[in-house]
Amino acid sequence: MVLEATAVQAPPLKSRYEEYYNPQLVLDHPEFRILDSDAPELKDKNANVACAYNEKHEVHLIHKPKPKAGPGEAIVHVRSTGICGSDVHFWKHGQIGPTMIVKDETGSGHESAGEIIEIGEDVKNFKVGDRVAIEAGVPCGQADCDPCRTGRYNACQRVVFFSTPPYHGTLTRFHAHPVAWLHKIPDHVSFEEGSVLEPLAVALAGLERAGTKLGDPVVICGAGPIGLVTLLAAHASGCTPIVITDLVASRLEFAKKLVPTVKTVQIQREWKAEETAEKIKAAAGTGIRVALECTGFESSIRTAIYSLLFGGKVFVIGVGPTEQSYPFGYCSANEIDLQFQYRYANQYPKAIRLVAGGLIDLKPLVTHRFPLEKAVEAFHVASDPTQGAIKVQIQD
Ligand SMILES: NC(=O)c1ccc[n+]([C@@H]2O[C@H](COP(=O)([O-])OP(=O)(O)OC[C@H]3O[C@@H](n4cnc5c(N)ncnc54)[C@H](O)[C@@H]3O)[C@@H](O)[C@H]2O)c1
Ligand SMILES: OC[C@H](O)C(O)[C@@H](O)CO
Ligand SMILES: [Zn+2]
Ligand SMILES: [Zn+2]
Repeated sequence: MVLEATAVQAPPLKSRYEEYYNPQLVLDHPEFRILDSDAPELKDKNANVACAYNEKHEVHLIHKPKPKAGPGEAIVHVRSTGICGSDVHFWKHGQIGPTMIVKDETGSGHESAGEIIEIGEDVKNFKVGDRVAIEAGVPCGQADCDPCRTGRYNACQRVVFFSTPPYHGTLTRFHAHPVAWLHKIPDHVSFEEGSVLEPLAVALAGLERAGTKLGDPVVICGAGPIGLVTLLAAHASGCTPIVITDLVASRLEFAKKLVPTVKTVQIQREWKAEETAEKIKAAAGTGIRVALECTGFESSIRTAIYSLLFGGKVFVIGVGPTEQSYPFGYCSANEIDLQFQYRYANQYPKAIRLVAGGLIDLKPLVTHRFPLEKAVEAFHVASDPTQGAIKVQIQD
């Protein structure tokens, strides 16, 4: 089985996606409906049921037109989708940053895997029945786009990132996707694992760019889904010792079950950053070379800075408030590097090899499963901290 992504051709133009994925066009489509819990479409396995949120902070099931495969595309029957913190954020707060604003009905979901049920013209390397993970960001691939030309396609300004407004998501029964951005998964990797490849891609992009090496002492700040996949990846890549922090004891217990050798520090809000850093260093038994920051909060980034050895690095995967302040004098006197991650590029083939090869086990991260018809319930569980969910999945 070939696990590398196929050669990337310029994908169809953005307008191609607006036909099915622009919320306003979907809303105006004669087949669009918001579905009640007893809607007949919920019993019809051929109906394109999806889950969407709107600017009134409602989340509900909708019926969308079923897409047809265009040239270079496949229709994927989406079998497993994980709910990401950003899905919950778009639902509850309607916006991420200045440009990603929920209007009308916006379909959710970008952590998906499924089975190809139809292929379009000019598709050579994929066939009906192939099991695939969906890379949700489709960059433009055009010659005038520097990020696309230089392989840093996560910076493409024309990207169609499914589930980020104005595009509908992959939490839908049938999804049309360019095959250049589908990745075959072997039979022994489940659809569920295929969908968790997406947050794993975030962590792998972080580790690659952070330049962690075998035997590096690291701290992971935050034991949410992103911190936990980062933990799995850091452990698999030979970082040691590894410390993980969180405010919540149950998240640290979860981390300990995943990687029993990890050291944990439960942070108290009243601790100063320098004080917390001392506890991290004590748990590690050494200063830290790389802090993998997975919360985005200033207090955590400040703590990460103070935990480092001379020449160490804070690598910020977390997304936080727009303006933050850091101890310049300390960073300057200690040659601290500060680096950031925006989504990922070129990580899916590697993620699939790591999971297929048994180096990273994503299965324990899935704590809750719901059928597509119960997607709204799934969103409520994912957004309620008392439920103890790590990865909530919607399966079909
Ligand atoms: N860079 C990217 O491309 C990218 C992609 C996906 C997610 N993210 C970001 O990664 C971050 C983590 O995502 P997630 O889904 O795991 O979120 P999450 O909210 O589920 O997890 C964050 C965890 O951090 C803990 N936390 C909060 N403040 C803390 C502190 N001061 N010290 C230690 N722990 C603290 C919380 O208790 C929680 O368990 C988010 O900011 C998210 O937006 C970034
Ligand atoms: O996993 C990818 C992230 O969730 C996205 O970048 C999202 O936060 C905004 O589009
Ligand atoms: Zn996400
Ligand atoms: Zn581009």
